[in-house]
Amino acid sequence: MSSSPSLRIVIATRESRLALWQAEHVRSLLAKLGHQVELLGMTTRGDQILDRSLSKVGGKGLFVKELEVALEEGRADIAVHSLKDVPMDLPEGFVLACVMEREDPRDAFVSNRYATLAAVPDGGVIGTSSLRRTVLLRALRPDLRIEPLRGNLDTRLRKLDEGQYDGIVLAAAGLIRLGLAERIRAVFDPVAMRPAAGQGALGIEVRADRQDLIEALAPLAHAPTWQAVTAERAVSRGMGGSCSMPLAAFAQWDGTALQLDAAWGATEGPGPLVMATGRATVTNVADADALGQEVVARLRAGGAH
Ligand SMILES: NCc1[nH]cc(CCC(=O)O)c1CC(=O)O
Repeated sequence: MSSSPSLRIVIATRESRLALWQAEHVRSLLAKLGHQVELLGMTTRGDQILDRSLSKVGGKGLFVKELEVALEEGRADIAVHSLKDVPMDLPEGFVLACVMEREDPRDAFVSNRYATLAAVPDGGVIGTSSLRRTVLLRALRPDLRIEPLRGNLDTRLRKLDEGQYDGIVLAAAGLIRLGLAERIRAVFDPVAMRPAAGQGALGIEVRADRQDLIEALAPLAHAPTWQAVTAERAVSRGMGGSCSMPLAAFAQWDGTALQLDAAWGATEGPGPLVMATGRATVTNVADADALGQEVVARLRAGGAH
């Protein structure tokens, strides 16, 4: 049981099935700690324009802005985010109170026709709208056609089932959380198909002046995940990462050592794909951040900009 007093906590959440699952997950953990928790569902700009490529309409911040306004105005107390969708620098007055234990961080191959990406024949059609996935898939299989695929998880699966694609690539974490793990035909090796920074992890955002909430959320934090995603996010920050830059960063533990594998691709057209790796003993978030910066230097030395 928590040593902090019992609080009444309102969680601001997007209303996609995945966002609601994540908010409900946090609600149930906080309820077990003795808090009284409610959800406040909201539609964000990002949700309203899900049919267009996010990289063309303003990027990650679109999913978090409305939630921050609700925190600012006191209509809600905390916001639960897929860390992957959270900008590197939060607006003045907001902090990440905690990062929770991560779900499977890998990308998944989903198909009604083939068991793996390798089994898709020459000229096959793969759906994804992520620039990172597009660039990495092209490197793995230059013969395939990569076609746009937008929408929330259910929409993307429906488009696959309508037969327009031989396979699609999604985050394993989202499928697992929604009870759709059986749709996964194969998970990618995360060093070949490097995930996005923060993929699979949840972060909880609060107003910086809410020390009461920061203390209440401390038991939900998972230090190994927090350090790993700090290294990954240092790569995004160092490269000035946005949705319009194909960028991957994936950190995994090997005992007390953290290995960080990153990839950068040119935004405009077929360009070079730069890969870089670093490894260091990490015991705190400052060590993790330093590892991320070292990998940024290696990406730049390899031609990333
Ligand atoms: N970009 C949308 C998004 N944000 C978080 C997830 C999945 C869950 C996660 O990574 O935590 C997804 C779907 C996907 O990339 O397939």
